[in-house]
Amino acid sequence: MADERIIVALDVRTLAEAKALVDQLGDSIIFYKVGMELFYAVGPQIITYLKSKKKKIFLDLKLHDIPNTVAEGLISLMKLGVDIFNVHASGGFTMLNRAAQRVKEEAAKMGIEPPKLIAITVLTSVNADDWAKLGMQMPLEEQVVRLAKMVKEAGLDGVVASPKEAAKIRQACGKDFMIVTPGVRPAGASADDQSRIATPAQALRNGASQLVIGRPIYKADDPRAAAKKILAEIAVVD
Ligand SMILES: O=C(O)c1cc(=O)[nH]c(=O)n1[C@@H]1O[C@H](COP(=O)(O)O)[C@@H](O)[C@H]1O
Repeated sequence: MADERIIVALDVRTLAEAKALVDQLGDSIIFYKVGMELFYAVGPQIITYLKSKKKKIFLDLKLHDIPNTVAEGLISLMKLGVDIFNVHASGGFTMLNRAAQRVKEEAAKMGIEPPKLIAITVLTSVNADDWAKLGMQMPLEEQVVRLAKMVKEAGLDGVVASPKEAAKIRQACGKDFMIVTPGVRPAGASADDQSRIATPAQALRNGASQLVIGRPIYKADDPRAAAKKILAEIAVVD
């Protein structure tokens, strides 16, 4: 059984490259994230393709708009048949709450399980300097936890945060709350544009439920070997 705690980011721009990566990774990976780069280029056909391969899908389009636009946008995306999708928590409680309610309502009408709706707290690329320039008074970690609690209260299933904040979120939001962490780097790997990072094993030990990993796998000389190494690293973590 493939380990569903690893979600591979399909951050490529063509269907051909996406298919090649999925083929290369084979049965070792079941969960894929489709983000802006790929979805804006190829559209829903990537979702149809992944479903034909029996893969699970996190559609990462990070919706951020007024409540009605986000809620109705999510309904359009839900009809594609995805497992997880996301919005920005900074859109506010009213937007989050309306989104969560509409998704559940529409899923009940469609007779399906609602996809998991999660919200980005503070992007994993944001560093101390970015944070100061945004004029934020509260320490970044405290703000992430505060947003996570608001997301839970609004009725969503979980958050996207960095592995650095996962332990405090887990403590504040309980064991069933999803904590999806990008910003994951195997020891010695380049951080690229990520700021708040941890290794795969550390992220899980901190309380992450799922890890999103892109470049350390798809940019590796041998993506399958890179994925297997990460899977072996986390196999010993409950
Ligand atoms: O929502 C996301 O998935 C996301 C949120 C966040 O705070 N940071 C973040 O890196 N991501 C996504 O996670 C992936 C990380 O990719 P790598 O840095 O290549 O492992 C990218 O596709 C990002 O768009």
